[in-house]
Amino acid sequence: MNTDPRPSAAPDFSAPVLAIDGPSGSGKGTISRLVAQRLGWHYLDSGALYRAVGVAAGWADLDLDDHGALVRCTFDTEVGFRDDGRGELRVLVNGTDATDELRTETAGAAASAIAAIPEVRAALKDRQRRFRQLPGLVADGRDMGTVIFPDARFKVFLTASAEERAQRRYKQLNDKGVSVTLDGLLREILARDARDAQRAVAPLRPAEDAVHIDTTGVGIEDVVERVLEIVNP
Ligand SMILES: Nc1ncnc2c1ncn2[C@@H]1O[C@H](COP(=O)(O)OP(=O)(O)OP(=O)(O)O)[C@@H](O)[C@H]1O
Ligand SMILES: Nc1ccn([C@H]2C[C@H](O)[C@@H](COP(=O)(O)O)O2)c(=O)n1
Repeated sequence: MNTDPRPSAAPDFSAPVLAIDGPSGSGKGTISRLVAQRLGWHYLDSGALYRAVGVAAGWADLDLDDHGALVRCTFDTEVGFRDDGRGELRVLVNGTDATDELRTETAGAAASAIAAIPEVRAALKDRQRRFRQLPGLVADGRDMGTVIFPDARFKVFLTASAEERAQRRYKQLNDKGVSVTLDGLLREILARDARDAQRAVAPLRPAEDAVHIDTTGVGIEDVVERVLEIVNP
């Protein structure tokens, strides 16, 4: 998987973009990584950038209400992506591998809160756009098709029922030995959906020209095939 394409380079506007947006647990990350591997394209996990700022803010003991400090933290936080060789993405925050900490629900909730600050979103815009390099980019997030890559050649909006998304997360965390309740996860997912969809700047919503795929009850490989069919009909 191509993860960090010359992060300081300017975007290559000739590179095609596949934007995959959707709510938490809809499978964006899983499907995007597999599709990027199959196409040999670069991959941007935009949520990891917001999560990295959240984690760095936690390390610095910043208050989530102190917007000025969070904006400074966004500019100061270096995020690196590495393929672990088995198709999984490792994320380095200021040089430290923070992948496991990034995937916690606490980091997700912090990211969601920080992502509502317009100056934080503005600070991360160019960083995301620089991932656009040949031969192409698969970008997953909430506003890939609407704000970051509005001219993306392909746009997909993935959904699944909140109950199924909670079940998926429950299984994922249980497999890692993390103790959680299904009810608690469902509540967290609904709260995050509401915050991401109701914020004033770049809210979670499908682009008008996005293809909607409801993945409830659809297996991963079938979703991958449906997405690949959009890119190579
Ligand atoms: N179609 C599917 N069927 C069953 N399980 C799936 C499907 N898609 C993804 N999953 C599983 O659901 C879990 C969550 O998927 P993933 O992390 O890709 O979602 P996400 O939309 O990127 O979530 P987040 O926005 O919180 O990062 C993973 O364990 C993944 O293997
Ligand atoms: N393009 C994006 C990506 C992510 N966010 C925010 C909102 C999410 O709740 C949080 C974590 O993202 P995830 O890793 O779960 O995809 O980050 C956003 O606002 N815009």
